[in-house]
Amino acid sequence: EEQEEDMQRELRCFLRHITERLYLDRRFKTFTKPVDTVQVPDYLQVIKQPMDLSSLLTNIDKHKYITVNEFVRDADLIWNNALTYNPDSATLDRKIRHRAHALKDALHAIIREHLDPEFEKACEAMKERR
Ligand SMILES: O=C(C1CCC1)N1C[C@@H]2C[C@H]3C[C@@H](O)[C@@H](O)[C@]2(C1)O3
Repeated sequence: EEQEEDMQRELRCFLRHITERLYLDRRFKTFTKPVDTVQVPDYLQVIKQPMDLSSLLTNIDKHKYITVNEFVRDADLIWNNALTYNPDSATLDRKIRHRAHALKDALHAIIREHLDPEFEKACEAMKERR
C-alpha cells in the first residue's frame, strides 16, 4: 500500500546516493562500466555474474532491490569479481585488487554511516509479506 511505496522510494533514493558517491570517486573509475567481453574474451568463463556501478544504477531504477541487503549482494560482486579475475602478482593485478579492497571498504563505510537499521528491518519485513 501507500506507505510501502513511500518506503521503497526512500530505499531507491538511499541506494542511488551510495552508488553515485562511488561512481564519482576517481579511484573507482575502473568499476563504473561492464568489463568489455570483446577485449577480454575469457572474462565470462571466469566470472559468472558480472556487475558494475552503472548496472547497479540501472537495477535500482528497475526496482530490482527491495532491501539494502539485496543491493549489497550485487555491489559486493563488483569488487569480488575483480579479486577473482585479477589474482596474480603482476603490478596491474595488484593495483586492481587494491582498488577492489578500497571499493569494498568505501561501500560498507557509506552504508554504516547512513543506514538506519530500523529502516532496513522495515524493508526486510515488507519482503516477507510479499
Ligand atoms: O577485471 C577487470 C576490471 C578491473 C576491475 C574490473 N578487467 C579484466 C581485464 C584485466 C585487466 C587489464 C585489462 O585487460 C582490462 O580489460 C581488465 C578489466 O583489467
